[in-house]
Amino acid sequence: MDSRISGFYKLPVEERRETIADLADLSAEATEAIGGTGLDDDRADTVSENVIGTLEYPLSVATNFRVDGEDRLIPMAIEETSVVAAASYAARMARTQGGFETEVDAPRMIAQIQAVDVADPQAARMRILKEKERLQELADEQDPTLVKFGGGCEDIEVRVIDTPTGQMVVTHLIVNVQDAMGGNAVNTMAEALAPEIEALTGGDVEMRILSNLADRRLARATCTIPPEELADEDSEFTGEEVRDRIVDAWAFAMGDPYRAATHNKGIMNGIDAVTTATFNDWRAMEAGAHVYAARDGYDSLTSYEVDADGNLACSIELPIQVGTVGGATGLQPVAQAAMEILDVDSAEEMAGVLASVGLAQNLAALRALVSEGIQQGHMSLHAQNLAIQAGAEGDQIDAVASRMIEEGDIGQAQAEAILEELEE
Ligand SMILES: CC(C)(COP(=O)([O-])OP(=O)([O-])OC[C@H]1O[C@@H](n2cnc3c(N)ncnc32)[C@H](O)[C@@H]1OP(=O)([O-])[O-])[C@@H](O)C(=O)NCCC(=O)NCCSC(=O)C[C@@](C)(O)CC(=O)[O-]
Ligand SMILES: NC(=O)C1=CN([C@@H]2O[C@H](COP(=O)(O)OP(=O)(O)OC[C@H]3O[C@@H](n4cnc5c(N)ncnc54)[C@H](OP(=O)(O)O)[C@@H]3O)[C@@H](O)[C@H]2O)C=CC1
Repeated sequence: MDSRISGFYKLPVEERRETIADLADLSAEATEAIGGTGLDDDRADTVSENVIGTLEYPLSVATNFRVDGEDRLIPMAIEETSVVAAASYAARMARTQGGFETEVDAPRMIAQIQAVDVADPQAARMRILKEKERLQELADEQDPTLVKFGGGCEDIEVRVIDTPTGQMVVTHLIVNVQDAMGGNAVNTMAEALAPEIEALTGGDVEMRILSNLADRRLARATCTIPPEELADEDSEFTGEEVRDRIVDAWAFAMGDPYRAATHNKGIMNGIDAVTTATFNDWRAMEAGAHVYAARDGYDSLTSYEVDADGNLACSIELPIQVGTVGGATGLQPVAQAAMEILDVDSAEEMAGVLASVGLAQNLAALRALVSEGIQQGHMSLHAQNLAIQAGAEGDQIDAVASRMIEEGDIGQAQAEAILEELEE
């Protein structure tokens, strides 16, 4: 399968759908689901509460991705223009040097059991650690399926922490959750172990819940971009200048949390879009990514440097907590189709792809920001939306959008003014 589909975006929607169905060898159900309406009322009513309908997102596919030597089509669901285009652009740059290389930790989640009012916290800690093996066995008994697939509770750690209401003994279950995101699986284990922890500490167990700081489940991706890929003949800057300016952009995010928040938001544009398309829990991903970025003072999740050959060496590291089984992933037919497009064999493989998408997204945004600026690409693609919001219909949409792009003045007021003129 070749994910390099030049000009994919110029095809009509129907033709794009057929191309992807063909390339990804989609099942008849998946193809039908993508062209259909997604969740029906009955299914939606089991996914959430007080349901009154469903909300549609566009389902897009980013092209040009090669990850660990394999071409990939990336399903993305997002309401923001230019994100999918940008990911495809960066993936095109990266594939000139073989694409993205990834390295992913085993899928280990942490569940926390909080004990308060413990008389001697350090002694209680030692008592829990002495019983570690028995506690691990008890945890594993809660999820024989997970154990059967090679997962289960692999370790127990105990921390004594200082808090505004006094010291607490916090037990961490380190659980290999295999292909699951793991939220439900580890929470069940934590709840089952609570009475044991209460007995061992002599305190009160209050909270039993997973931690979204999934720092035992990190994914890393790297890529290398030759300077000539970073600027075309119309660019005001040479490739070397763009490369160096990208390194300065990264340094800005390392030195300033105001910038780092936006820099990392750009990374999550891509990761959240894939997480949403596959009906995974994007709030967990967001929480984990930002707290990981804050571990030594909030800064960038990516890094950039110039390598010995003068190329831009790009990398990312962040926790990825997604599943290919469990949670809500199997409930939404379009999300299942998205999983078929993604075509990953495990949650680990999916984590590597997500890290690559995050890196691509950041690289594309930084390239645009340090050269022509973000508005040219982003606002040109947003122009049609503005035209529609101004009331344009049919042919008027393109007419209003192209006038705004031509005149370099893209905004709601301008769209309304052009439409008024056209209607006179
Ligand atoms: C938008 C582009 C890609 C245009 O860039 P361009 O120079 O017009 O692109 P091109 O015509 O040279 O095409 C290059 C490739 O880009 C893709 N491409 C090109 N156009 C399309 C399209 N319409 N639809 C789908 N794919 C498109 C496509 O893969 C194409 O290859 P081809 O198919 O031609 O062989 C560029 O300007 C860009 O990368 N801009 C960055 C946009 C961005 O990052 N948006 C995110 C939203 S802004 C934000 O929320 C985050 C931010 C920016 O604040 C984060 C931060 O501050 O760090
Ligand atoms: N803070 C947070 O992020 C929280 C998140 N959540 C939610 O948790 C949900 C995810 O929980 P999760 O535990 O993944 O979901 P599930 O419990 O739905 O799925 C996990 C289960 O699937 C079964 N399973 C079958 N095949 C495999 C396999 N190959 N690898 C692993 N497990 C397999 C296992 O056992 P079995 O068949 O016995 O079930 C496992 O326990 C998400 O919906 C998330 O929103 C919940 C609470 C808090």
